[in-house]
Amino acid sequence: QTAPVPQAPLAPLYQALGEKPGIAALMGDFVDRMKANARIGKLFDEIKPAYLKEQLTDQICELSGGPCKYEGEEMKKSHEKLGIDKAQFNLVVEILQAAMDARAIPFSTQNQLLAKLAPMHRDIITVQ
Ligand code: HEM
Repeated sequence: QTAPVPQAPLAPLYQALGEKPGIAALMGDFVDRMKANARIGKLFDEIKPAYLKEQLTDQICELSGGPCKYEGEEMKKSHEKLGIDKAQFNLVVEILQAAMDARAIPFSTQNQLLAKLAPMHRDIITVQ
């Protein structure tokens, strides 16, 4: 008789987001919504949606305490040529909120994720 192998507890935020499958579904919808948006959609014409969805899934999985490792480009490098301003950043936050609402993710969970993303604005917004 072998003893059960102890498992490290999963992070609450990662679990609340539905773990890797929930995050992948959320990021899939999020990218589709950004591409479909009249104000920012064109910016995404050059990047393969499947690649972006995969990078975002790994990034949010890792950021929320899940067992993933983000291996995409640094935020500064991947956004600096896009000339993103504060209004565009806020619009992306609103689109993410709408995607989370659509999946009935509780507000407390939404706020925890947004709080982790907020500091990234320093690397993403390059136009005042
Ligand atoms: C906290 C907010 C954001 C996060 C976490 C984020 C995350 C990412 C990630 C992980 C990538 C892929 C990097 C790679 O190529 O490996 C990416 C690319 C991209 N992001 Fe963001 N992003 C954010 C905000 C924004 C905003 C506000 C915009 C525009 C309004 C934007 C537009 C883009 C575009 C167009 C690309 C593809 C660039 C290319 O063609 O290579 N992002 N982002």
